[in-house]
Amino acid sequence: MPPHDALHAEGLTKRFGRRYALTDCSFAVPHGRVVGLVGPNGAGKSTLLHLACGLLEPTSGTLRVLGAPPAARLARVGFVAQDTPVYAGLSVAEHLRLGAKLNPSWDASLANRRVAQVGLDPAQKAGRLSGGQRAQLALTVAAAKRPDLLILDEPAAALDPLARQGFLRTLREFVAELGASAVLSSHLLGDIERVCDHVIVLSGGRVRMAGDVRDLVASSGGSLEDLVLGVLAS
Ligand SMILES: Nc1ncnc2c1ncn2[C@@H]1O[C@H](COP(=O)(O)OP(=O)(O)OP(=O)(O)O)[C@@H](O)[C@H]1O
Repeated sequence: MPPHDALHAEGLTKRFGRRYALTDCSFAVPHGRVVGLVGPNGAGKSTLLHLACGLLEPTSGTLRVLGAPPAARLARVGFVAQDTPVYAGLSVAEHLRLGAKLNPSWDASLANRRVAQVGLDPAQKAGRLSGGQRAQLALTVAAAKRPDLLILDEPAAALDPLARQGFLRTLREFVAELGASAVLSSHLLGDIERVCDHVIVLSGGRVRMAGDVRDLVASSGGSLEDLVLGVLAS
């Protein structure tokens, strides 16, 4: 297990023109955790995730991923964007073949096992999959890289409640099996409470709360949902 924090931010600020998406954010997430990133629309969640996978550069401050700048960690990070991008014209099996070609650390047996587990037809074109099936395919491709950090932007948004539960359970199993960390953004506090052991609450581009879910819940005496809603309302 890498000795570094999965994520470490100090004074992290990102500005788009005159609009601040993130302001002076500082937090640390130890490796091996499933981290929930929550906050209202426009809070800065996607911006933070895009900074973590090197798609954006900070305006000021620093963000380190597995102990290094994000650009140096691309091969060790698996990213599933909000719209779960897949290649519509390629079949499920072709996605796996492409993944194997592009990633030296590709785990074919993990990919095949997972495709069978979630009931994807290898011959089906990705453009014909449902939203939930596309999300499962995108997660499979990201996980088969055997990343040290999985970054998922609202991964369960397109899934029905039963599929969501299954998806979150397999995500936990994945993280344990890979010996990895995961960060996922979600509006669904119940999902976060079920699957995450660490939470970061953003609002207006600032960190309002961050820490271990069990500690936070124990010290507040209520549910995580009550706690987060209280923080966001204050
Ligand atoms: N490329 C961009 N150019 C200009 N402003 C941007 C850009 N990306 C994000 N923003 C602004 O930064 C702020 C944070 O956006 P971000 O997408 O990170 O929020 P979010 O928490 O992911 O929101 P949601 O829950 O709605 O997906 C918003 O005010 C948004 O308008």
